[in-house]
Amino acid sequence: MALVARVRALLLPGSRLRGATLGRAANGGGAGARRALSHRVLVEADPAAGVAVVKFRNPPVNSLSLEMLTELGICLEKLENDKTVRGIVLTADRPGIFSAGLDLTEMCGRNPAHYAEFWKAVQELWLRLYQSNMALGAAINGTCPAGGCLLSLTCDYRILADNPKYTIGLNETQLGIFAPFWFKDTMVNTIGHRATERALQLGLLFTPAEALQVGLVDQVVPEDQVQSTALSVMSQWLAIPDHARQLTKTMMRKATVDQLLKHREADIQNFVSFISRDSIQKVLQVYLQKLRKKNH
Ligand SMILES: CC/C=C\C/C=C\C/C=C\C=C\CC(=O)SCCNC(=O)CCNC(=O)[C@H](O)C(C)(C)COP(=O)(O)OP(=O)(O)OC[C@H]1O[C@@H](n2cnc3c(N)ncnc32)[C@H](O)[C@@H]1OP(=O)(O)O
Repeated sequence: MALVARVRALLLPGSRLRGATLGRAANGGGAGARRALSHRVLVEADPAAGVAVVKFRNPPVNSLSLEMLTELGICLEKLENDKTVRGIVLTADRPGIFSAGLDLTEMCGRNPAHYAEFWKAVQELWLRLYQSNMALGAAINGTCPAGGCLLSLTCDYRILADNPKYTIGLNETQLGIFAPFWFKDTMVNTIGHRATERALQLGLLFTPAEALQVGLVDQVVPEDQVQSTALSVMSQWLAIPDHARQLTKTMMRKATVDQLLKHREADIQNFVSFISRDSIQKVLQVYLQKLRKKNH
């Protein structure tokens, strides 16, 4: 079975994500709040507020594996088709790690067809998020490197927990790889050209105070207030008539989106040929081994 079909089938019975009615939330959420589960993503929807909180739960580090990318994409697609939802907050189900970024095991020791499939899924999730008609907020309740940072940058605003361990940035060069043009463009659109150039060349991971200063996040708040702040900021975004906000968002992002749409196939081929190089495979394997050694 194709991965997308398999993941669709995994979505739990009774979930609104399968088209059925969601159960009432067992705890938390306002009156009428609904909860839906898939394996790697938990959705808590509050129709009265028009908001869904999408929680990553892909242990141990919420890495963006092919299955996680696919599942997240399907959840977002369902929410976009749900007329009761106008805004989405992305967060980690458990505080500590928002997302460790792209799953390195998807980029190591596989074949070119796998790399192409994986990169296509990364592109698709970015396109879905960056072009979303929803208001999107990131409640960043954990460390947020590379692909995790990219996810948050696709949102309309970012709230980061005030914990010096929770660094955020596109650190690809520190691994010996580099951020492709559309990662770079997404960051430029948030913090500007010069700050992006410095951040990308040095592979910087910013502390909360630094991230706030450079404009990578909009607010830094105590750890236990990240989600509530993200929800309260969401109400400001949802106070604007949807059509006006959406047209403005499209206008701001269209040129960036069009660049990837125009070069999508070439971008996949570039990724496959870069990641397949022996030297790059070696670098990634050493990086992964270092991460693993820590624990053994
Ligand atoms: C067209 C374009 C052409 C060319 C462009 C070229 C290249 C661009 C391509 C790729 C872009 C990639 C972007 C990315 O996202 S790369 C991923 C970058 N991520 C990181 O650097 C983070 C790495 N992880 C960490 O720093 C830490 O794990 C942590 C701070 C997130 C959490 O620390 P902990 O101490 O809590 O946990 P660990 O013990 O370190 O990890 C537990 C477990 O998880 C494994 N793991 C960690 N991160 C990843 C990951 N990203 N992918 C896969 N697996 C990961 C780690 O190895 C441990 O495994 P074991 O349990 O020991 O087996």
